Parts: sequence; C-alpha cells; structure tokens
Amino acid sequence: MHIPFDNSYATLPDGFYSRLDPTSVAAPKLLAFNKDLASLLRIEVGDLTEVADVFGGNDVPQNAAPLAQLYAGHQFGSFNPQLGDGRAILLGEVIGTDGLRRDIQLKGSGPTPYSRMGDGRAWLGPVLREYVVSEAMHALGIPTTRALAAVSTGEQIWREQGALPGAVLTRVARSHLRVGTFQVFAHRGEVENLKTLTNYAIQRHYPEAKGPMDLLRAVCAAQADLVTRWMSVGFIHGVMNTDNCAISGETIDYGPCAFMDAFHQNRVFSSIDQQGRYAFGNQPGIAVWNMAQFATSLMQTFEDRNAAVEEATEIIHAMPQMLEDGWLKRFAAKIGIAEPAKADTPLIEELLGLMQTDGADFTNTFRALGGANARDQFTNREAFDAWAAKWQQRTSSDTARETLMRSVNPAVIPRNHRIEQMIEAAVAGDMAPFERLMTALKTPFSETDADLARPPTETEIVPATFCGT
Ligand SMILES: Nc1ncnc2c1ncn2[C@@H]1O[C@H](COP(=O)(O)OP(=O)(O)OP(=O)(O)O)[C@@H](O)[C@H]1O
Ligand SMILES: [Mg+2]
Repeated sequence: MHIPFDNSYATLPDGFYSRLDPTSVAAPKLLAFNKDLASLLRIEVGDLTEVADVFGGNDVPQNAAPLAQLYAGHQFGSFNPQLGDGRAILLGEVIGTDGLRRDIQLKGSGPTPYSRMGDGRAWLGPVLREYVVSEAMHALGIPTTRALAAVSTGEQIWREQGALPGAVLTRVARSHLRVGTFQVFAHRGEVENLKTLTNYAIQRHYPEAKGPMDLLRAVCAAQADLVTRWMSVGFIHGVMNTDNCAISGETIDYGPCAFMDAFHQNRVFSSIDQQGRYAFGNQPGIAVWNMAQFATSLMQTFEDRNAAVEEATEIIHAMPQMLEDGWLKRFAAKIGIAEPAKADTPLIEELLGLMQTDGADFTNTFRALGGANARDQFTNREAFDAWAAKWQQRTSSDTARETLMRSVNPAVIPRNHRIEQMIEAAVAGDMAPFERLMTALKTPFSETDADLARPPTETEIVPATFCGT
C-alpha cells in the first residue's frame, strides 16, 4: 500500500502536538474499507493484510508523521483546559484527486499523553456507528468527516457493559482543527501559537479570509449552515462540545449521535445529556454559544482588543438570523417551496407542531409529502388535512414541487435501531447488516430498501445512545 503523504500539521511548533506511533494491536482484521475514498485520496491499495496492519496501527506507513493533537474544550458548558487526542493519532495528510488536503487519523489507536484516565481505545460498536453515520451524512450532502477503514483489534476492552471487542476507525477530515484547538492556546496566553494556528486555519480552510475576524465570520457561516443541514434531516449530534466543533464546518465526533424517528423538538439520545443541553431544537443556540467561545479565543490576536470585541460581538449577534434564514430555506424546500418568504415560517411550524403532537416519523412524513399518503403518517388526520389545504394553496401551482421535495427529503436514514442491530450482529461476527446499511445509505434519496425505511416498532425502539464509546 502506498499513501502519498504531504504533511503540514507536523511542521507546526512542538507545542501543538505530541509525536508518537499508534500502539500495536493483537490481531488486526479489516472489517470495512472505503475503496472510493481511498482512490479519492490517491492511496494505492495492494494487499489487504497490509491495509489491516496500517489501519489497525501495527505498521506505520512510509512518510507518515504520527502525532496526537493538543486541544482544550468546553464540555457541557464547563471548560476543560486540556483535552487533546486521547485515543487518536494523526498519521498525516494527503492531497486528493480533487486537489483538497485531508487528514488521515486513527481513532482508538492506543494511549497518548492526552489520555487522562482513558485506555486510548474504542470498541467495535461506536467505530461502526461512526463509519455508517458519517458515510450516510456524506451521501446526504452534509459536510462531515469520513470513514476510510474499520479494523477489529482482536483485543478486548472494558466499558460499563463489560468486556467488548476493540476496534480502530480510520477517519478522514478536511482537518481536525477544533474550536478547542484555539481555546487551549488562548487559555494559556500563548499568543504566538494562537497567531500561528489562526494563519494555519486560514490558509487551510478559508484562504480568502484576510485575518482572524474574517476567519470568525467564515466559521460562523459554516457552522450555521451545518446545523441547519442537520436539523433538516432530523440529526441530533448529541455532544456539541467546543472540542467537537470543527473549524472546517464538518460534522465531527459521532459518539452519541442519532437520527430521530418520531419528531420532537426536545429529542435527546445521549445517555449523559441529562439536562437536554444538546437536544434537537437546542442545536442552533449551541452553535452560537460555541462560536462565541471561538470568538473569545481569537481576541488575543488583536492589537486593539476593544474594537475587536465590538466587531466580534456583532458577528455573533448576527448568527441567530443566519440560522433562522438557513432553517427556513431548508425546511421550506422540504415542503416543496424553493424560494421561501418569511410568511412561510408558520406553515412549516404548524406542520412540525402536528408531527410532534402525533409523534409522526420525521423522515417518512416529509418523504410522503412528495407522494400521496402523507396523511397516513398522522393520527389526527383532519388536522393534517386542514394544514394540507393551506399547503396546496401555497405550493400546488409549482410544477417542480415534487422534484424538489424528493431531492431534499431522504427515503432512508441510518435509524438508531438499525445501527444497534447492525452492531449486535457485527459483535457476533456477522457483517451483513453493516453491508446492507452501507448499500442503502449510499443513495438515500431512492427507495431501495423499504424495510430499512420503516420506523422502529414499539419493541425495536432504541431511545438512548450510550456514551461508553
Ligand atoms: N477511551 C479513551 N481513552 C482516552 N481518551 C479518551 C477516550 N475516550 C475519549 N477520550 C478523550 O476524551 C475527550 C473527549 O472525548 P470525546 O468523546 O469528545 O472524543 P472522541 O470521541 O474520543 O474523539 P473525537 O472528538 O476525536 O471524535 C477527547 O480528548 C478524547 O480523546
Ligand atoms: Mg470528541
């Protein structure tokens, strides 16, 4: 196997990371490999045993510069001054056939200087969850890190549930720069490092930005866009800590995430999110909060702090409107309105209200709007009919309505119970449910697998995603 590394992060000052190799594992076995992504990254794949050795962490490929990145972060609102890759190792970067630079990182590859109390490992369940959901997000057109490989380690690891099979995920990202990467230097008052990081982020992600204020503007726009896209497919990230907020605007860290079935604004899946801080409907507000932390961490890079604070405050204060506009655009498209006006908001909100009252399935209700059977999704069908009459009045003259709806309302999403079933099978050595999910989720806007589109029955519902990742 040949990986054409072209590493830039490793040329940054020592204080940015710790160099170390992944820790070898007992018996690496390749469970999944993303060939399309490998070719995008210009990786020449030869022998698959070699692939398992590299992506299990036993072989460090030529020209890799393995390192664990330092970062800090607000976790559930409290600042932790030092986190860092406690179980991940960046192998290096490659420039893809599309000309874009991407990180190749192992997650679950052994302890690092930032492991704190952790074992540096991941178990098979979360590795496959991240593999499936991140690739599904990509197919849905939502910016995300991607999955290149999943390797089982042949080792057991311990979590609340007991002994579990270990695994390593190879993750690909436009970069692993997080809000927390800025926060660590800001907190320490390491202004030179902060400036170096700012310039690096600009060059790598927003080359048109003229300085930190432009960077802030660009990241706010990217995060606002990202969160409205999540909302539009019923995605709940579940752990929007500032260390899980990527500067690139990609979705990162699929630990306790889930797509909701029955719609509810306050839906939470993460078993550790007791207060519902990261509930479905709170995500826009949290994105603003995270960007305020990002803005704060950039302030030390300015000579005139007072002026900078004023300008940054304006940028942050403009974000709720951006989110509202984005939400309107995406949800209007879901009901077939390509060019929404403010006056369309109540129409969308009324539908969501009916869905919430009836516990209608988020994905299938919107998908059904493009067909004939939307009213079957509701228990109070008269209420739906009354809404539908208003909707018809607003949209029926638009001949492109159905096409638009079918292009934005997926037929299939990675439902939480299917993910759990897939994990259970994989633990027992059966990868068929994984393959089936991956196949259907490659074309989420086509009806290819009706049974995967079906919501869970009462007994199939998986209401929580455990954080013992
Ligand atoms: N098993 C573990 N061993 C060591 N460190 C861990 C472990 N699990 C999580 N951590 C560390 O705890 C912090 C917060 O964890 P979090 O769940 O947000 O991240 P993660 O899922 O490991 O990784 P990422 O954000 O890179 O997807 C991170 O610094 C992470 O590296
Ligand atoms: Mg994380």
